[in-house]
Amino acid sequence: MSFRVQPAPPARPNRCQLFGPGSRPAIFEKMAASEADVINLDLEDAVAPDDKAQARKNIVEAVGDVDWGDKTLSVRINGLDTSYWYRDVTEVLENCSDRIDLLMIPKVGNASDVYAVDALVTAVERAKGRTKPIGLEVIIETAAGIAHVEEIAASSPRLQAMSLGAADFAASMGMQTTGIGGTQENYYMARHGQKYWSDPWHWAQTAIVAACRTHGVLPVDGPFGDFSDDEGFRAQALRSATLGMVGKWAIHPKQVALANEVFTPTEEAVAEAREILAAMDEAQRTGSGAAVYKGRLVDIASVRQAEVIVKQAELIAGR
Ligand SMILES: CC(=O)SCCNC(=O)CCNC(=O)[C@H](O)C(C)(C)COP(=O)(O)OP(=O)(O)OC[C@H]1O[C@@H](n2cnc3c(N)ncnc32)[C@H](O)[C@@H]1OP(=O)(O)O
Ligand SMILES: O=CC(=O)O
Ligand SMILES: [Mg+2]
Repeated sequence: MSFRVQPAPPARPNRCQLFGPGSRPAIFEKMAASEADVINLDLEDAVAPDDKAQARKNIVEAVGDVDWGDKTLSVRINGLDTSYWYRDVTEVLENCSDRIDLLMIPKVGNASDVYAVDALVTAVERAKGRTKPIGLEVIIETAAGIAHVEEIAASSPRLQAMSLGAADFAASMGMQTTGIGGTQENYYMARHGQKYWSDPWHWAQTAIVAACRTHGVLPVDGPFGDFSDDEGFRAQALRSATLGMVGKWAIHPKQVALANEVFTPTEEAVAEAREILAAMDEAQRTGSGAAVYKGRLVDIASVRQAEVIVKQAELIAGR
């Protein structure tokens, strides 16, 4: 094991990130009233080019005027390959209240992309005397982004979270699909006349989780486009949670409860984790490094596993 201690990610719940276009202010209050931990007001792909300027104004107003409660409030800017992004940063940060928490950078390709936004954010903060530091979150949704995922995770002390953006990721990788996340009809193994579907997002998710966990960043699963498919959403979210992701986007309000359910450890899981901790306390008291719990081995690594679940539950309970 490295002598470096794995840094803890930001201690805040991030089970669901609810998105809404900045050009649709009529839904802002509904977003604020939702059960999502994080709200993402969008200036990027959900906003048509002619609406970008008005969307910035809507967002500046709403950041200050809407009661966002204890939610983390994030604004998704446009990508660095556009002419919009610098004005997204300057107009929003020069004019909005301190209630904003994060800027989300889409289509990040390398650490320098984050550096560029960090530099601009830092300049605006100094010029305007903003005392609350703005955090950053990024979307890995290009071939370059996944190729450079670790340097991106290490890129800035402002970086809090990293999401997989399945739609743009599929496009950038040249994947033959128009589905946003979830099972892909043609991604299967065949054996004895049966099809066994596999998960084309798995490798990118694990790369993101490893990079995030190495550098103290929250790994998040992105959008699931078919919002009429609850079962598909739940299956995707369960896989993400099992791999170590902390939450998932909602692109429709009906997905919020599904994400919250999956990324909140169940009472049974928390009770079992506490029992394992108690069993190991007892084992260590009697000088043993291992014990038997419900017929299976538990040891000091089991303590670390159980602590993941207990800490998640405590974080959510303390929200
Ligand atoms: C690939 C990516 O980049 S994903 C991220 C960017 N995409 C987005 O931000 C899209 C976010 N989602 C949306 O814009 C919308 O949910 C849409 C367009 C998908 C569907 O919108 P609608 O046709 O209005 O959906 P629907 O009629 O089912 O809405 C039901 C209710 O939820 C409200 N609602 C819809 N979307 C949202 C939302 N994102 N947040 C909060 N409330 C919402 C509607 O206003 C409606 O409220 P009402 O019952 O009081 O009338
Ligand atoms: O921005 C998100 C995506 O899936 O693309
Ligand atoms: Mg995208």
